[in-house]
Amino acid sequence: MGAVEKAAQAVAQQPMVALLGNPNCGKTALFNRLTGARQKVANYAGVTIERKEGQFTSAAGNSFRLLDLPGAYSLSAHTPDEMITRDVVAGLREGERSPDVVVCVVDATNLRLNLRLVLEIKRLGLPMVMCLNMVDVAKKRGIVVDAARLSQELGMPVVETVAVKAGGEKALVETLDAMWPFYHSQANPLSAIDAVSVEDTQREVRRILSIAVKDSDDRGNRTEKIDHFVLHPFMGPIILAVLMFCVFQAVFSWAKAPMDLIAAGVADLGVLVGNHMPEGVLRSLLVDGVFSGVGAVLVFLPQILILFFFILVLEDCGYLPRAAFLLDRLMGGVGLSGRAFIPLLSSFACAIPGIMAARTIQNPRDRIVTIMIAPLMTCSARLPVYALVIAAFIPNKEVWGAFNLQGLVLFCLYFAGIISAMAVAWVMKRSMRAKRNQPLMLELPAYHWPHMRNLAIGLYERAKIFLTRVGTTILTLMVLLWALSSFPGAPEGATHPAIYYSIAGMLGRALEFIFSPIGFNWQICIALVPGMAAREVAVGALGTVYALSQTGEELANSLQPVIASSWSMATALALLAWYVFAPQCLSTLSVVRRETNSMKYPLMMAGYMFVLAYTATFITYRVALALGG
Ligand SMILES: Nc1nc2c(ncn2[C@@H]2O[C@H](COP(=O)(O)OP(=O)(O)OP(=O)(O)O)[C@@H](O)[C@H]2O)c(=O)[nH]1
Ligand SMILES: [Mg+2]
Repeated sequence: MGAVEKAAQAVAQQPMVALLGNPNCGKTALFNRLTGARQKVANYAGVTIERKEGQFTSAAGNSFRLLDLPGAYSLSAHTPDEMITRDVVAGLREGERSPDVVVCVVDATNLRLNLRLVLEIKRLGLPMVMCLNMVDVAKKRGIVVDAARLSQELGMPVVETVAVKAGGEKALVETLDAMWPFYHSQANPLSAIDAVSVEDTQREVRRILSIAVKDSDDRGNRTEKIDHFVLHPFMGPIILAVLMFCVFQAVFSWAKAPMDLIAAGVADLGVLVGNHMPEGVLRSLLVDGVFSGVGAVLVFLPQILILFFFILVLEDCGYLPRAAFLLDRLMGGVGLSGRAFIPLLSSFACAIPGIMAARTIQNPRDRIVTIMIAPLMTCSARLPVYALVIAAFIPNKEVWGAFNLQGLVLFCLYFAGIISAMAVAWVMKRSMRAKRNQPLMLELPAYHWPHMRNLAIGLYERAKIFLTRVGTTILTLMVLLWALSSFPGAPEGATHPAIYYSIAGMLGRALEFIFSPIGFNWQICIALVPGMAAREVAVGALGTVYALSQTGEELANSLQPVIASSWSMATALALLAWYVFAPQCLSTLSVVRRETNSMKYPLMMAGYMFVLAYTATFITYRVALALGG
């Protein structure tokens, strides 16, 4: 047996601990604390949608496998993510036994709701520990839980934890050590759970609460006070709009300095390399391909991080489900369920997690519609394209005294995406002749200050994803594009720059045929092709294409002035309109295929988005031309 196989076998023999509980009770926070993982933690229900596995070793030297699962209100699952949880604990997953011990995590401030699941899981007959998580919050609110009494009544160890504090997991680990070694027992069949009626379970919950919990609860007094404003029918939407607006303003005004710094750094490096290398193919590859191309994308890191800083803060403090609540009427009007809000919001990062998060939607039609419109939400890969064109064409000036015009245009582009998504949803729902939606049932979590650690993890992950993309996909594509744009060289007596005669140039000129009616020149057409693998590559590609199109030494390392002087305003606006819809992200289409298990939906998606993009761009271009752009 090889060393790798031996290690794998050793892991397989470790006892398996599963974290189970209602949504938003802190399972993932606990998982991260125990295993050192960096899974997403946020203050709303339905963050975790997949089974995640990790490992940890206790102070006593015992090793465990740890499972993080999607939150569930009950084991009679209603949504695809709850089904994962149910199947894992009941040992119904192929090739996987039921866990050796179930750690049932409960939110100590909300035992009334949480205990029901504990009692349900108990009937599975597996060894169990109950984790009273968030005891820090409970204590502050004057909720006194008698853990010893609870343990007596439930017939299982009960420990207190604070998943967001270092050392807050200690009691749990000690208890698991005390239970060592584990002997595997098979879970009772799920029918054992249904044998007891919901009413009986509720009665038992009330009985236990009356014995073990003293609740001088001014429950969420602060939360109620804040919600008085935030959920106010008139003030609420205004607060939401102002918040969103400020975010986009900040994306432009705060990012300027760090962006200039990165741009200058990349430019200096390019010049340095250029000056120290002999004229030739390798120099062109580095200067025109790598520095102009990759550098053009890299400068957008600060803007992406600023945008996500705000999203993460809103996520962690508990505002997001409120926004879903405020928008439920609007979304209901077009036939979307309020549940679609979180998946759609995730799509601002990237449509892929958004499409996967649609698993939390119960109604299959609602789920499909949500998946189909998710790519219309502006993903972060589009931000570089928007930012580049805006910076080159929209003057950086104040309007109406306070607003920055560039931020305003960016806000409008995001808004255009949202509005068209709503329109498409409306059309799709009509054509499906679906019934009216069920009302939104959403738990509104208590507000709390964002945890620095969650923010740091979130930003770190974002930066890592972006930099990895720059270093792998984007770099590879840039080198490939550089090669296609450099060979074959210019013929004798050429009147255009060499790229015009290259393979990429020929391709661009062929595509120009389709795209010139909507204002795209052949350089833009070249950039659209690698943009299908990763949208932001379009920016890098323009960087390389224009670097190779330049003649002489004025070779600008910064793309922005070049496009500002060579495109018309109409072309710039047309490109922005194109990217609002941009049907061109292959990985999104392949995820849609996987999630819907059919080719029909990805094909439909590509088709409707292309038509929409072409039409919108055509109109934008023609109108802009007519107005003298
Ligand atoms: N104050 C306090 N906050 C906590 C504690 N545990 C978790 N949180 C916060 O509670 C929120 C929810 O945490 P998650 O770990 O995402 O919850 P989850 O159970 O994984 O949620 P789902 O994946 O949606 O089922 C986050 O904002 C955490 O920072 C705790 O012990 N004390
Ligand atoms: Mg989770």
